Amino acid sequence: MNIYFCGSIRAGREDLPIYQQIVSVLKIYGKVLTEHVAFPELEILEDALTDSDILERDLRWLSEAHVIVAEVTVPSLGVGYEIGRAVAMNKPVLCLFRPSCGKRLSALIRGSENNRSFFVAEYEHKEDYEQCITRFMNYCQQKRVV
Ligand SMILES: O=c1[nH]c(=O)n([C@H]2C[C@H](O)[C@@H](COP(=O)(O)O)O2)cc1CO
Repeated sequence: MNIYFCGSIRAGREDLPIYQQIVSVLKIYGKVLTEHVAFPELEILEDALTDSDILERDLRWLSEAHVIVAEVTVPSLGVGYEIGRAVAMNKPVLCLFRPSCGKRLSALIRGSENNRSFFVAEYEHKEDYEQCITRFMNYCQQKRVV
């Protein structure tokens, strides 16, 4: 299974340790195409690419992905864009949100929930998102998305 993970980069890296943990959980289920999102030294790697190279590469990976998992607590234009493109490609999306951050999740993300192809899960602890990811992956396998 190809998994596209989204997390904030230019919008702020404060959740990087959580992205690292989520990616290690996702790797149990398949290949994470965007593992770089959880690399601490990411900016150095991506500096070798132009912004249009990054967009072209990421859209290629998005089209190769079977499922999308996005950590949406840090509001990021890039993550929102990726989610919108994934929906337009009819890919299943799981958004993970930490309510204790004190902000409200965008209505455009929360409002997309349909319990069929777009899921929003709230979490506080690692066990919470582990469970959500397991449920999402099992669901996608049952629906033969992958
Ligand atoms: O260098 C990059 N590499 C890259 O893959 N992205 C993609 C993956 C992330 O899920 C998302 C982050 O967007 P933003 O940088 O606007 O927070 O965009 C974004 C950037 C920088 O915008």
